[in-house]
Amino acid sequence: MSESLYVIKIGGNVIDNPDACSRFLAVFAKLPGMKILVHGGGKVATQIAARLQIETQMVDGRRITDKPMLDVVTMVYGGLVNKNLVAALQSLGCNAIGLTGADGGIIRSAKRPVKTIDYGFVGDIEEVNDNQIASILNSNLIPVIAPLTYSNEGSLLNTNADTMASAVAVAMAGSFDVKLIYCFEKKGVLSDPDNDEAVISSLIPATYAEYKASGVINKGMIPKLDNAFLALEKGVASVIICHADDLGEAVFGAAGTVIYNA
Ligand SMILES: Nc1ncnc2c1ncn2[C@@H]1O[C@H](COP(=O)(O)OP(=O)(O)O)[C@@H](O)[C@H]1O
Ligand SMILES: CC(=O)N[C@@H](CCC(=O)OP(=O)(O)O)C(=O)O
Repeated sequence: MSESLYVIKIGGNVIDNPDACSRFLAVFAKLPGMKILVHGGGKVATQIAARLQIETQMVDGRRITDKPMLDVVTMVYGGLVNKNLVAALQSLGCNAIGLTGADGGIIRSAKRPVKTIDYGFVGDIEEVNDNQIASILNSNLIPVIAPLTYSNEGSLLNTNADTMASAVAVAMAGSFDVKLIYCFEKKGVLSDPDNDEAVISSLIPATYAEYKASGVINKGMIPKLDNAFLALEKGVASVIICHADDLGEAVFGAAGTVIYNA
């Protein structure tokens, strides 16, 4: 049997809340075995951009990334957020190494072609260097990956963090038993958006389609679930969506929403 590997994604609302982020990192640091942290930070990028008088525009949950915004997300994701997470993990005895997709050539993408919308410097992932990531893991380092990729043309590109986590999980599934866990600020996928306790314990594609059609599942949850189902289809062993505070229980399937393919 292959070795187990956790790929854990932490979203921007948790990163923006220092107490919630510290609680999450304390549990992450204690998880036994091999693990990778993929982080977002969209909320922080929007706040810093506003301070620089750069307006944020989102379409279908994706940030329109012109050159000034690319500079902001490079500084925020690759610098501020990534390095603070690494420093916090070091203080918890966790030998983390902060990486963008460009570092070690781990995640290459192509600039999204302009169709009806020009997303600017946004990258669609083309290749994940699973051998390079495995060699980092085998050096007893814990990769902390920022949502930035690189292109053959030598540019950094902004890439959605949920998609990064799914792509990394899929690439690693060739040689590891990968458990993908999306941690955010709600207790899981909810059947009633106004009731934070209404957690759907397990979700299959048919039920997802119904909830989506009725509008119960909307906004950022749609790309997150699309990425979750895609990961399962492509060989990831399990996918869970849970509250960042519940990571410790979620690894045992005792919290959050478990995603199934059928
Ligand atoms: N049915 C649902 N259950 C839970 N969250 C939902 C649901 N439908 C929409 N959402 C929204 O999806 C958001 C999570 O997506 P997103 O903002 O992309 O997360 P992240 O912070 O992980 O990047 C939640 O904050 C919530 O507002
Ligand atoms: C292209 C694109 O939209 N990239 C995202 C990357 C950050 C992210 O995904 O952060 P969260 O997980 O906190 O939402 C963005 O800039 O918002």
